[in-house]
Amino acid sequence: MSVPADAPVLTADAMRAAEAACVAAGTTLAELMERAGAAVADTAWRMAAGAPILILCGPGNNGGDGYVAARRLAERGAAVRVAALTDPATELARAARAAWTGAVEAIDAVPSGAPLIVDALFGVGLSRPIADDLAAVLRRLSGRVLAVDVPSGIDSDGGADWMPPLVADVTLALGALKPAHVLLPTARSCGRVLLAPIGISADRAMRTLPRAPSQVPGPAMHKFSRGMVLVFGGPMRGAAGLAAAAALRAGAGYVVLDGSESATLLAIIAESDEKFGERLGDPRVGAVVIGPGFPAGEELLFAVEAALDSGKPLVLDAAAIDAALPRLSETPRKAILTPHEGEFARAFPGAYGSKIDRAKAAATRTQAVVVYKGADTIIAAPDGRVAAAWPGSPWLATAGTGDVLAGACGAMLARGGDAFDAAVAAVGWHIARAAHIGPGLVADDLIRD
Ligand SMILES: NC(=O)C1=CN([C@@H]2O[C@H](COP(=O)(O)OP(=O)(O)OC[C@H]3O[C@@H](n4cnc5c(N)ncnc54)[C@H](OP(=O)(O)O)[C@@H]3O)[C@@H](O)[C@H]2O)[C@H](O)CC1
Ligand SMILES: [K+]
Repeated sequence: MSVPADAPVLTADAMRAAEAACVAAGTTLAELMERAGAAVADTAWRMAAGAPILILCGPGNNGGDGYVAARRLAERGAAVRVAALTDPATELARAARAAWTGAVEAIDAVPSGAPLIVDALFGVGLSRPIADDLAAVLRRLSGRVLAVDVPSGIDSDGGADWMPPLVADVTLALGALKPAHVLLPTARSCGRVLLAPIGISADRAMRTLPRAPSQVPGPAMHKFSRGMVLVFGGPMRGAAGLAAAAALRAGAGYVVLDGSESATLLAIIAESDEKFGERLGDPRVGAVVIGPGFPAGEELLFAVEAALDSGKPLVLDAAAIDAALPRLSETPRKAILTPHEGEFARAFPGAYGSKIDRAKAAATRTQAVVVYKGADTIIAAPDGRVAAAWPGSPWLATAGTGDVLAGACGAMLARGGDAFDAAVAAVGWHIARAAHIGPGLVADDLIRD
């Protein structure tokens, strides 16, 4: 399972708006469908490698893409069969089907599948789960599957958890990725997601993570200008120690761990917490990390209140998120919240819609960047920017990796610059490091060289 880096992600409505803008700029819908069909044909040609291809066409323009692909594949000499659910319901699809000169079989008469099945049944226009009888027919088919735009049967906006009867080996996203490609549970059914640019402009869209940038310090950098991070450690020393070490490993030049007598790395300055308030006033501190290893209680509330009063850029994790919530949006500040599923549900009860919708709502409410963690981590900024981190790294599903991410967010935030960019860089660093370590990863490995 994979998605292209730094690719646009559009909802169905945004897709239609982008399509309309493209048409207004002079490209016809027929041309868009021809480009889409050509991209499907090219991908199918490569996947089939000369073996027979079965194309399943639905009633809408997703089906239209399928008819265009069938015609182009036949023109190249591929062995193509087409099966349709019903007659085309759109003018574009009717024209595409009319241009296909081969036979069109009834889908429920298709016996067993083909080496390559092109799923052009439904795309972003699916309005309800696929009917059981059709689902049963599809489940009987065997062969590798290329899904056109999305695997048929899923809600492309990622709001409903309808699952597709045909799990795709490859999904060819047309014009932009869709939320369902980067959100669970549907992302697991998309296989390798490829993007077919068809002339749709998606500049203001949500995006998938960019490739992790290299962090080579500039020649004039010194330990403080690389960023000084203050980690306020709670009673659970290990978690705060992981966060402090991660801040160093992720590029901070100077890390102070308050509230601990010792630290995981000698380069970390371990201090007792008597002077936490004083250290918050140190102008060199570029970011404060609170939450790792810090259960709810008076001491945490005191630390969070002091940190909020200081106006310093903040990374808040776990119970520190709840402690800060009442005051977060009162004054604009750079802040990154890093809740996992349970912490998000506790902090933002009643949030609804897709994970992207909920992350955006939380960012708006708190006026902070929200890193809504999971295998399908979503990063949302108060100004509407969104980054999707799917598929992340499966090795991160282990204790302590959240503490490491909080520390990495501190490092990126302490460098100065935009809080959303800092969170994106931290999540990218975290995933790249985990992918490099791989099987057997424990959180301590993420902070070892
Ligand atoms: N956006 C672009 O730039 C381009 C998109 N292309 C392709 O077009 C599809 C979207 O096409 P659209 O016609 O809007 O929708 P679909 O093809 O997904 O299908 C909608 C039709 O299916 C019917 N429907 C919906 N749900 C079901 C269901 N569960 N069972 C049966 N039928 C269903 C629906 O009718 P209803 O009125 O019953 O809802 C429609 O008839 C996009 O995904 C791309 O593949 C262009 O080709 C290229 C540019
Ligand atoms: K499809």
